[in-house]
Amino acid sequence: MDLLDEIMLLHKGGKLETTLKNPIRTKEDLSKVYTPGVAEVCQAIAQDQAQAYELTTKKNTVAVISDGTAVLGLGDIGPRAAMPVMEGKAALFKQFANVDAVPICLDTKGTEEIIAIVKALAPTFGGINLEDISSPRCFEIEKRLRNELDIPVFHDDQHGTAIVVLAGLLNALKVCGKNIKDVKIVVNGIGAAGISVSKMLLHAGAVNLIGVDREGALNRQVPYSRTHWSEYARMTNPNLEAGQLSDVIKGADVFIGVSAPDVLKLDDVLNMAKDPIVFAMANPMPEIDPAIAAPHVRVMATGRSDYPNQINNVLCFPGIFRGALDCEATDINDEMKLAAAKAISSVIDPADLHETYIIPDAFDPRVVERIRVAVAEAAFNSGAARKNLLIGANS
Ligand SMILES: NC(=O)C1=CN([C@@H]2O[C@H](COP(=O)(O)OP(=O)(O)OC[C@H]3O[C@@H](n4cnc5c(N)ncnc54)[C@H](O)[C@@H]3O)[C@@H](O)[C@H]2O)C=CC1
Ligand SMILES: CC(=O)C(=O)O
Ligand SMILES: [Mg+2]
Repeated sequence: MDLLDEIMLLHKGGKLETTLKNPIRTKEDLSKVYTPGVAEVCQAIAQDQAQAYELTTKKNTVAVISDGTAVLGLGDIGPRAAMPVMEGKAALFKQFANVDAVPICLDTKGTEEIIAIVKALAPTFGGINLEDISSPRCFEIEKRLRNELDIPVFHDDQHGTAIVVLAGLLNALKVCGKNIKDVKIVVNGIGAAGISVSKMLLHAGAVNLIGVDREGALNRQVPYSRTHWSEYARMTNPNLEAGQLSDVIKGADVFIGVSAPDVLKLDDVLNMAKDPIVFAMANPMPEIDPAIAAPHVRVMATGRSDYPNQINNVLCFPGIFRGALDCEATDINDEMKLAAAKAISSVIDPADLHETYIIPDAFDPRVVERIRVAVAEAAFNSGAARKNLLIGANS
């Protein structure tokens, strides 16, 4: 069987199923889990809504919601075609963090309709993981849902990606003996991931950061019809560099690609500063083939599992939701995101840091546990936790 056949077979009938915690074998069992017994449980929740966390799957369940408009780097392939990715995210939630996740693909691209649907679904869930919703609609959708719901709403492509990039970059810079304040960083693809990654790096001390999209480097002297680009240009490119990727990449210490396949050329890499760092993160095909770039860079990373240094939000979303669910968080705020980034980079002992080991493996069990504890603590300290995980008491 070749690899493609194997992959198709793994997806036959989907990747998930529902299992029962307790078997239903007798009439007596039936009368307890279903009517009439269940009515008592419903009444308890009706009288005290917080009991939903104790008596339903809400406590441990996240919705993975997409409209299929920015699926990996495949673009707007629609809700049915997006489903294998959302099932995959749900499988990873369960595998790595024992979070039960329900994949939901919506047949609408309407911002207001998506907001209304997610709000209506929210009572079932302890958190909402938005996935592969294209920019700029994803910004408004997430902002409104965060404001209007009392459970965490997290757009994975924005924040999960940014958290893992920051974790990986801090370690890669250590390997190269460089400081985030001094380096020139080029981010290619100023969409959901690119904007969030840039904001997080600026927050962590980056200064000379330049964003590039299809039309070239974003520059505050250019009027953009897309307001998110105008806002972005105001925060970045302090030296007002202009031109295409091949122009602004000159002398850059760091390239971060969250855009499209094969847009970074070997000549671009050769024009970067000494000891360059390249994170080519477009999925499934990166901005440059690692086989081409790796011999010429100090640190090479991709979003894929089949190369060293996998910079992928899979390192973040299971742990961040594990922590958020365990403390019954109302939000995933900036403090929790920064705590998650630091927790990921801390998994690697500085003595073990190496060009091909700047980020822990997704299978490293320390990743989820460190994120969980750090995030729950940050949630408690910033007022976003209903429970203090460390002492198990209500806040
Ligand atoms: N490794 C990881 O963990 C993650 C990787 N990604 C990858 O990043 C890419 C973008 O994802 P999103 O930000 O969610 O999508 P998005 O649709 O919100 O943004 C993509 C941006 O890239 C720009 N772009 C497309 N082709 C370009 C080119 N040739 N040159 C410069 N810019 C170009 C688009 O104009 C858009 O602004 C995808 O390939 C996705 O797989 C996204 C999230 C996580
Ligand atoms: C990894 C991921 O979420 C993406 O490529 O969209
Ligand atoms: Mg995604």
